[in-house]
Formats: sequence, structure tokens, C-alpha cells
Amino acid sequence: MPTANKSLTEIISGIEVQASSGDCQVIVRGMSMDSRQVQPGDLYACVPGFKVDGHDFAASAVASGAVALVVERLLPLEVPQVKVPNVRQVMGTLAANIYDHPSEQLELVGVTGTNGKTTITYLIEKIGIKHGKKVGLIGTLGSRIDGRTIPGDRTTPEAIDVQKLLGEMVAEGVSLAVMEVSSHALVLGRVAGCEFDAGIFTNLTQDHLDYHKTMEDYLYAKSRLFADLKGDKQPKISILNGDDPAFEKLRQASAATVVSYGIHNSADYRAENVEVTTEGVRFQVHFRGAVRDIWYATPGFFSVYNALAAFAWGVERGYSPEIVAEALAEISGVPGRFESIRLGQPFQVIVDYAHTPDGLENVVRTARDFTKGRLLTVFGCGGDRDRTKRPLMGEVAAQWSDYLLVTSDNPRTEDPGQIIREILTGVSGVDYVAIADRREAIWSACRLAKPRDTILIAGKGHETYQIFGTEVHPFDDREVAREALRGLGYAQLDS
Ligand SMILES: CC(=O)N[C@H]1[C@@H](OP(=O)(O)OP(=O)(O)OC[C@H]2O[C@@H](n3ccc(=O)[nH]c3=O)[C@H](O)[C@@H]2O)O[C@H](CO)[C@@H](O)[C@@H]1O[C@H](C)C(=O)N[C@@H](C)C(=O)N[C@H](CCC(=O)O)C(=O)O
Ligand SMILES: Nc1ncnc2c1ncn2[C@@H]1O[C@H](COP(=O)(O)OP(=O)(O)OP(=O)(O)O)[C@@H](O)[C@H]1O
Ligand SMILES: N[C@H](CCC[C@H](N)C(=O)O)C(=O)O
Ligand SMILES: [Mg+2]
Repeated sequence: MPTANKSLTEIISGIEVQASSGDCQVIVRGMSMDSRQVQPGDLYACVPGFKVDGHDFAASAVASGAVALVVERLLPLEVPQVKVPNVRQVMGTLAANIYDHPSEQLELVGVTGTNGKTTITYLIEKIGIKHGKKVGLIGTLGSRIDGRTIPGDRTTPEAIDVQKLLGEMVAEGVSLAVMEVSSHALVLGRVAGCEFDAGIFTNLTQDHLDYHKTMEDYLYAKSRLFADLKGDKQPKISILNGDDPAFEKLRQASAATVVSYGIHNSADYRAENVEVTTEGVRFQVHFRGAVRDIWYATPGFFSVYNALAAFAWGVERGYSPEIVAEALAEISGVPGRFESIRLGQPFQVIVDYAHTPDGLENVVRTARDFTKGRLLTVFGCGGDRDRTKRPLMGEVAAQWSDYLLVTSDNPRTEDPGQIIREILTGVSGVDYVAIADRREAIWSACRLAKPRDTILIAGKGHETYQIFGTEVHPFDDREVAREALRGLGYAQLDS
């Protein structure tokens, strides 16, 4: 972890401070929002949370060595304190001040949108590496600094962790960082203090309405990445999906030059002659008066968009189109995204992270296209998440599959049976079975599959756990599928 040596007065410069108490010349060495992780010398940020109030843990933070507090109400504690209107919204700026504004010392790319963020960050990482750069990545699968993995819990970490990670990247000589920026992150100030050089928009379809309430609010949250593309580090760009209905609003919101990509509409980077095969996508990209052939080894029409977005970013940043295309051709797939499990069985088993109606529709249609036999789809919906997407996911799965095995996907504090019933209200015109135990559902699918069938196991992708209540149990769709296939006598080494 980077350590700092700054006075509280220096750290709060540029922040609206309503009141303060104690000696603001106190030296701060780091920052934390969690009393359980406070290190001696830290500034502790008291965040009124969704579950508990961080102010209630300030005394414990001080006992662990916190030397100052950021608060929304002054506390009867003998440490210097600064009072601000909203702690969550200023944490990123404070942390950026503490860790020397790391995002200003490297090139930072933010990727937002409902689906495709993780995939595009992987493509950009690969393009950067191919051009000889040290690259940093932050996202759903954790962070990576020059190839070293650091586990993470969420798509976009909390503001302080984002600044710490970027600080570590700078210390290790990273010159390009790419980061997934979730809508939660944009609303909850997790990327405050980040100066982005480019923003990439993938698409906007239904998800997270439990949090954002309406699609307009969800879009507004996403638009903030592009509206904030200001600053004078270098010319900034917004790379937007021209085929998405949200394009026009995002174009208007963007503070930076807009570059569009797409298939259907005239776009700065436009794919033509698209061929979708069982192995991947092939197309020609027309851009700036030039044409280039692209091969990207992930099937599905949506893969064209992901490859186009990454290509457009690379070329706009001045990288050689030829080497960008080579990088895309070399990438062998993102864990848990259309990942094939092969133990010599005469049917396909695919594990994919689709967990929204649009994501699921895309993968079931892709699997449908190359399945000669039946398509058996195993899926569920997360608990304590947008409930309204459940029947919609049931509907799209039913429309394109031959048989559904509706099961559990991180029920969290909800009743798994009730989640399944809500999914089933959208299911019609297809045979299905409800099996709450996901392991049993995967085994059943493997037992039912005949030669030339496809089993699609959707929703958890790379996840290595299943959450019941607040307990996290080990569970990996890929491992369970292998276990079931071995149980059925298929023993070939996975290829
Ligand atoms: C809605 C949301 O984002 N909630 C996050 C938020 O929770 P919270 O505000 O309720 O925190 P809290 O538990 O009430 O605690 C309040 C404060 O007291 C502190 N505390 C608490 C206990 C203690 O002993 N000491 C202490 O200091 C906590 O560290 C915190 O600062 O802050 C917590 C601490 O960082 C997060 O774990 C929690 O994420 C939850 C787990 C979550 O599920 N978030 C999801 C919805 C999310 O953010 N998803 C997005 C999008 C996903 C995508 O589309 O890819 C993501 O970016 O991952
Ligand atoms: N461009 C796309 N359009 C629609 N669906 C996509 C696209 N790219 C990927 N998908 C589907 O969405 C799933 C999730 O993809 P990915 O992990 O790249 O998205 P994400 O935006 O990072 O998701 P999350 O919000 O959970 O971080 C994939 O497994 C695939 O099924
Ligand atoms: N980033 C998404 C991931 C959902 C993955 C799915 N397996 C689930 O748990 O609902 C979320 O937190 O809503
Ligand atoms: Mg992601």
C-alpha cells in the first residue's frame, strides 16, 4: 500500500468544509472507511451506510490509530475532525490528495454500460500490453497490475481503494490503466478524484432497477462518466455505441470529443461483412477512410461491438491499427464469458456470466444459432437485486431454448423458491423444471443432454461462490459441470 505524509490541511484543499475541530496540521499517512482496516496514522471517513453508520465506529477507528476523522456531524472524540456535507462524495478527492493524484500520472480509461465492460477492459489491457506498455486493470474479476492479480469484491471498488490501486500502479510503472465503472460507482462517488482520458459506453438495457428505480436515472448515472471528461491532461474522448438508443443523450452529455462505433448506423468505426461462427466473429471495420479485417475468438453478435469499441479506442489513441487487430486476434477469451467445458462429451457445455435480460438473450440466441440438437438452459436470478428482470429473463430463455432448468443464483437474503416462482411467471411455451439446488440442476442437465445438444449455464460465469443469506459458499459452475461430466464417465482432460 502506498503511504503518505501530508497534513490534514493539505488533504482537504478543494473540499467544501462546513466546520472543523482540533489541529488540522496533524500528519496523515493513509485513509480508510472501515474501522476494521484502519492503520495507525489513517484518516477515517465516517460513512452513513445503507446498513450501518460509520460514525458509530469512529471511536474504534481512533483506538486502532486513526489520527483524524471526516464526518457529517462532529463527534465527541479527541481527534481533529472535518465536517463535510457528504462524506461518500468527497472520499475519492481526499484519497486522491493523499496519494498524489495517481490518475493524473497515467492514462486512464473508464468503461461503462450494462453488459460488456469486463470483456472490453480485457481487450484494452491486451492492446496496451501488445504495444509494450505496463497495464493496470480494475473490474469485476478483481484488479491486475502488470499481470499480478489482486482479488476484489465488486465491479468498481470503493473510492479510497480505487485511489490506492491507482497509486500502486503508478509506483509500479504502469502507464495505462483501464477500469470498469459501474452505475453504482458513478452515483456513490467511487470514481471521484479520477481523471479519465477516455470513456467507453457499451450499451444500456435493463438491470439494477432496485437501485436506480428508472431507466432514466440509470442512464443519467452512466452519462456522468462522459459529462466529467474534463481536464487538460490530454485531449479526451468518449467512445459511444452508435447503435444504442442511449447514444444521442450520451453524445449531448459528453464534455469530450465523441467517437462512435456500430453496425447499423453510420459510425466513425463501422463493422461490415459480419460473420458469426461457433469459434468467434469476423468482420471488416471501416474507419477514417481505411478498412481492416478483424477476428475475435468469442462467438455472438455482441462480440462485434466489444471488439469494435476496443479497436476504436486503440486507433484513436494513436496505436497501429494492424497491431490492435493482432491483439484482438490473439486474445483467447475472458474467464466465464462463453467459456466451453470440454471433457470429450458429445454435447457442448458453455458457462456464461449473462445475468440481465439482454445479456441472456444474446447468449441463448448465439448458442441457439450453432446448436444442431436441443438447447438446455440452466439459470436463475440473484436475490436482493432488481426483481423486475426475473420474468424478463424467464421469457427470453424460454423463447430461444428447448428446455429450461430454472435454479438459484446467489439467493442472498431472499427465498430461492420465491425467486424461481417470479422467473417462471415469464416462462411459457417451453418445457422446464425448477431445481433450486444449482449443483443438482447442472447434473440433471448433463444427464439429459444427448449428442449435438448444448447446455448453457448462465448467470455466474467466473464466480466461485454461491451466496445464501449472508454466507458465501464455494461454488463454481465450471467445476460442477466438470464434476458432473466426470460422473457420467467423460474423462478427457479439459482442453
Ligand atoms: C449499495 C452499495 O453499494 N453498498 C455498499 C456500501 O454499503 P453500505 O453503505 O451499506 O455500508 P455499511 O455496511 O452500511 O457500512 C457503512 C460504513 O461503516 C463502515 N463500518 C462498518 C462496520 C464496522 O465495523 N466498521 C466500519 O467502519 C463501513 O466500512 C462503511 O464505510 O459500502 C459497503 C462497504 O464498501 C459495500 O460493501 C456495499 O456494497 C454492497 C456489498 C453491494 O452489493 N454493492 C453492489 C450493489 C454494487 O456496488 N454493485 C456494483 C455494480 C455491479 C455491476 O453492474 O457490475 C459494483 O460496482 O460492484
Ligand atoms: N456488448 C455486449 N452486449 C450484450 N451482452 C453482452 C455484451 N458483452 C457481453 N455480453 C453478455 O453479458 C455477459 C457479461 O459480460 P461482461 O462481464 O463483459 O459485462 P459487464 O458489463 O462487465 O457485467 P457486470 O455489470 O456484471 O460487471 C457476458 O457473459 C455475455 O453474456
Ligand atoms: N454485478 C452484478 C452481478 C450479478 C451476478 C449474478 N450472479 C447475481 O448474483 O445476481 C450484480 O451485483 O448485480
Ligand atoms: Mg464486469
